[in-house]
Amino acid sequence: MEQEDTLIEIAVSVDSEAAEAVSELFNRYNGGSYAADSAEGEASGGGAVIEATGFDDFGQPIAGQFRLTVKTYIKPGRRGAQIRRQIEEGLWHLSQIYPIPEPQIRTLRQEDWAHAWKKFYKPLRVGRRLVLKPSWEAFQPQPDDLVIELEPGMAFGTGLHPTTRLCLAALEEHIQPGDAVLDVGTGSGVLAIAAARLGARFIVATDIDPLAIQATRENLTRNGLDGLPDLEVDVRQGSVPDGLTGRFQVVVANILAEVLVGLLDGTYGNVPLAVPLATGGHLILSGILAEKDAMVLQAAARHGLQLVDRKQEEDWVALVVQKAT
Ligand SMILES: C[S@@+](CC[C@H](N)C(=O)[O-])C[C@H]1O[C@@H](n2cnc3c(N)ncnc32)[C@H](O)[C@@H]1O
Repeated sequence: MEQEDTLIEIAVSVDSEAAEAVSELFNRYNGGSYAADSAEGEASGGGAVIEATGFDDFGQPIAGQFRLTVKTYIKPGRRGAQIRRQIEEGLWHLSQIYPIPEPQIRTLRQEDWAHAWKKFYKPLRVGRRLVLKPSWEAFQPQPDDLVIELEPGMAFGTGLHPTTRLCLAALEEHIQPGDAVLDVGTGSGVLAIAAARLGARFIVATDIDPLAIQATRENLTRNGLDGLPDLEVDVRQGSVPDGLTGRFQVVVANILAEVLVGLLDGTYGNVPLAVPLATGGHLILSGILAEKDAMVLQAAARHGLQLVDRKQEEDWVALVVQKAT
């Protein structure tokens, strides 16, 4: 019988495509928030955590060594046992479609869990000037470096995932000093902080997950971005914000292809994603598996957005589209 202060970790090492399917499974059965206790006082939630390992000193994946491990953490108890069962069955079904090995299951003390993934996370250079620095690591920046200090907590956005790195590279290319930037699905706030470092002066960061909002607020403070006279950052729970038509020179959304299509068409909220984008502005769409980019591009075209760049890392694609002038 597991103790109350323990968590069950389920970990599966897979390729990028299977990682998306396994993450969806973990989020479906073990999504939500640890704060949202059930009637019996048992928390569920946590969703999926993706760890990537096997990078060289320049942050490039090393052939044969690069691996993705998708993990989820379950509280023991009656509800936890049910979640574990659903996940094990779901993994069995997925293993009929994708090459998925036997899941590694172990019991962790909660304290260990909070720190378990940290050993893989080192300072990481992305693009020309951006450096992602875990808050617990020492790092000596070069004069031109733009350092983003992060403690992602439960939120997505360490920079370990290609989809985040593709967005960071695109932000570096498209943000001009003084721009207004909208970050939909901010996770840890990594892209919003990058936008501030690159010179954006009005930033709105949204996420449907309250844990992401909390992590983003903490990371903004950690990076000294609170209360600056020449910077306004607005962190809101939600999706595409209302009342900001044509306000942003750059909009970024790193979510899955299916969600991006829903956001573009306005079926996942009241405001279609192109509405807050300024005329001539750039929309960066990431989190797209290569075989799904046509679907996202078609949705973008329906809203007057034209492709200006396509970036790819492994199986993941980011599209940069522009609102016609
Ligand atoms: C893949 S993470 C991206 C995090 C971070 N922006 C990055 O690039 O690393 C996607 C985030 O989008 C959020 N999300 C999912 N659907 C959303 C929606 N419809 N509107 C806003 N945020 C959403 C999730 O909660 C999650 O934090």
